Amino acid sequence: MRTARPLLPWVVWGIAALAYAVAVINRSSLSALGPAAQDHFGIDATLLSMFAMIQLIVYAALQIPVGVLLDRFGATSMILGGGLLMVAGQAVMATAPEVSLAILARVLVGAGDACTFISVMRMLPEWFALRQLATVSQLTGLIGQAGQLVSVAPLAALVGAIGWTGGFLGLAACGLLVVLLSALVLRDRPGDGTALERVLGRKGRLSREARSLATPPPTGVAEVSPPSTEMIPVVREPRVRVLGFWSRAQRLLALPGVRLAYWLHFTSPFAVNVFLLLWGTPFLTGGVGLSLPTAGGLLSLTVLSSMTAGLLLGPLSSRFVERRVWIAFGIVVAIMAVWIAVLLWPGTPPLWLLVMLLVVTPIGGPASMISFEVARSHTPRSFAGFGTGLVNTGGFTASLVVILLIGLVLDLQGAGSPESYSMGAFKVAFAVQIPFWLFGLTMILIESRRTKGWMQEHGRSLR
Ligand SMILES: NCCCC[C@H](N)C(=O)NCC(=O)O
Repeated sequence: MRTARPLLPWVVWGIAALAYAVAVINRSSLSALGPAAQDHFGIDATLLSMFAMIQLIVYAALQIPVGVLLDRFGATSMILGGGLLMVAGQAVMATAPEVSLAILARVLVGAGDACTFISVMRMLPEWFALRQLATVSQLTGLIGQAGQLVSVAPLAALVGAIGWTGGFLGLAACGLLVVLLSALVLRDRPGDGTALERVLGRKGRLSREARSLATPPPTGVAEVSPPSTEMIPVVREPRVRVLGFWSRAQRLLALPGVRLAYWLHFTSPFAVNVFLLLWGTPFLTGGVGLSLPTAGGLLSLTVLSSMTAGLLLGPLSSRFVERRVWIAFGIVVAIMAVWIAVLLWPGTPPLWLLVMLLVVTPIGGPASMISFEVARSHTPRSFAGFGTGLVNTGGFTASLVVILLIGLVLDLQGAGSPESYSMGAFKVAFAVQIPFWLFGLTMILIESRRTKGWMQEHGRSLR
């Protein structure tokens, strides 16, 4: 037998990560185009922020259904379906003559985006060895982050140069290109065909001989063919009962390790999401009093910090598997501590403290990737998509609720518009994060104790 190519897992991962980066570009495509969108559709800021909210709600609401479909149809189909939904969404956005169609466009983009990340995460353990998974997951997150950078300046420049319709059609075309690449390259697992091969009904040699990096290389010893089974009576395999949605959910939630992963994801990324998705710039400009360019410069620190942390956390969490929950726990405590220092500082916090805030808060993003490692260790394989989707709802629902609460608390103080923003009002509003951290950290403590007990009871150890 020919030696299978060890490069294929990396090629598959590269295209899957590219598909995720495109999803992030689509997700954040309006982040630098707010004024252009307002101009194009003639809408106010409230309606503009509805675009982001609707997309986030669709994303979070679809995580569990997408997870269920993922277990049924596999990662490649979901990545392709998600990619096509986003292409359709951006094409509608490019040509929509009115705002209701633009909202439909954001729903399509949110739905496509929802299909991508968890499918990529589901594919990784099929191609990589356990010890590589934490690092490859963090690298995937990092590539997604690079997508966020593309969606800011280059997309704004493209739309500036060729106009709204051309810019968004260009984005749709890039998406379509990545869908085609995915159809040619992605395979759910070694031995499976690409989407194209499945349509043609013929599997190429590369697919047939593909091997995961978890499989030891062939020893060179002549392989002996298995004994003939002709004379062995065929014993019918016991029928595997197809579980309904609620039974699957109950089975999953009965596992304390899955609940632990959920609370880790709930607690770690919301502060950075809230800051980057909506309230960071208003806080830095309307609260601290910085100019827009200075606020932008400070915000770019968040990308740098998150990327560095991602590079460090991957190897660290796979080296210290037993301690990975505590690494994430410590990061959340550090984020909460810096925020409390900012909130308690009399008046406007000094620059050094703001820099600390913008360096420490984004580490919650890579820390949240640890929750997917924890989920992987505790979720039965046939539930892996469901489990990943469930865990991924944690951070996004917390982010949504905190974004809304901050707006509400600002409004209640009569400081809900740029003219009335003040540092005092922002401090009170951002304090709504504290109960979320405290609740999440408490749940992590409870579920990690239960997980430990469960593992002892079942004689399991972490892999
Ligand atoms: N390097 C930061 C990665 C953050 C990952 C984030 N918490 C997450 O869960 N992302 C899901 C997604 O769809 O982007």
